[in-house]
Amino acid sequence: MENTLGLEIIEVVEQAAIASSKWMGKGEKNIADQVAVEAMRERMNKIHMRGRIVIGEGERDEAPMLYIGEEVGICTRPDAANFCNVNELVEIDIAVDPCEGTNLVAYGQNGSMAVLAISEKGGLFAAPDFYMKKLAAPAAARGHVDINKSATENLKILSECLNRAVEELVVVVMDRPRHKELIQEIRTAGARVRLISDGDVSAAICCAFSGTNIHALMGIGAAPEGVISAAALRCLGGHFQGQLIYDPEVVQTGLIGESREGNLARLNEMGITDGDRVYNANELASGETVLFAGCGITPGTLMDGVRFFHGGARTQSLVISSQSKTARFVDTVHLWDEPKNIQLR
Ligand SMILES: O=C(COP(=O)(O)O)[C@@H](O)[C@H](O)[C@H](O)[C@H](O)COP(=O)(O)O
Ligand SMILES: [Mn+2]
Ligand SMILES: [Mn+2]
Repeated sequence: MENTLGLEIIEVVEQAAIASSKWMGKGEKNIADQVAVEAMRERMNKIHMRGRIVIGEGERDEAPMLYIGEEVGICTRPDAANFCNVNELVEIDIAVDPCEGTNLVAYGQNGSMAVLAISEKGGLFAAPDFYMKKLAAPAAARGHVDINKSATENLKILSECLNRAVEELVVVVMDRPRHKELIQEIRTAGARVRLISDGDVSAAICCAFSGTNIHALMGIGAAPEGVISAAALRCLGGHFQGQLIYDPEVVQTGLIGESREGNLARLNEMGITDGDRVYNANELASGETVLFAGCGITPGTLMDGVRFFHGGARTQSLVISSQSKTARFVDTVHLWDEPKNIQLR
């Protein structure tokens, strides 16, 4: 599956990030999102691949582009066999979040990225537009920490696995009323909390890299982002577990329907009969080959944001592949008009 695809998807996330970053700090989250979607779609449709969006723009808002089920890539055309080779004709599933952290972009804050994950057909969990309780941690703690355990227990396990005191651990939690008790518990256990307003994909991936000073992600975020995070962590060998949250009272937002029962019924219709199941990274991104790509829109811990200069821009991306077993940090200079000056770094 990989070969040239790994290289081309860098451009997909780069184009989305560049488009979105033009709206950085303008207070227009919907436009920052929409231009990223359009740019991502346009670049994807130039690739010799036969893709299907399995995680895309929300089901609820019926966004016109990159919707779930949309076919992308040149090889989805009816006459594709005339110009696509056997490898390119293999069906692949794609999960996208063209602007992960729309608020971060709109308000000029750190941590937004254009992201996607690819696998062969059926290789990514088609997460419903629900919430997900998440636990991400470094590879050394994989299989030792457990989402069913309390935060206090997991911090103790993390401290043993990472050979550092609980006080030396930093846990990222989304700053939401639903996490009030979780935050208190982490602090009482002795660890430090980094609260983020948005962008839990970046936080999850940071757990897999030492030097980020992020040792765990705990709490509830969106389910589609959970699958994209799992794809990256699976390739990196980190720990990721996710459990769908369908009870509106738990998330304390009205965004997932009226009732717990109604949501369970909706899950059932989608073929998810056990709403409480805990999925690990290998189950959320179960394909033989998994690719992840992300490009910074605003600056973040993993990557810099898009920087414009006269006649061009510079981007930083991360492409992770289970096939080549690589995590590539790609620094790209985009040359449009005749730039007056290209900085080395
Ligand atoms: O920050 C996020 C928002 O993503 P996007 O809509 O693409 O800009 C994600 O990282 C979070 O995972 C998630 O969407 C968030 O937790 C949703 O929860 P809430 O804001 O409390 O409804
Ligand atoms: Mn998102
Ligand atoms: Mn988004």
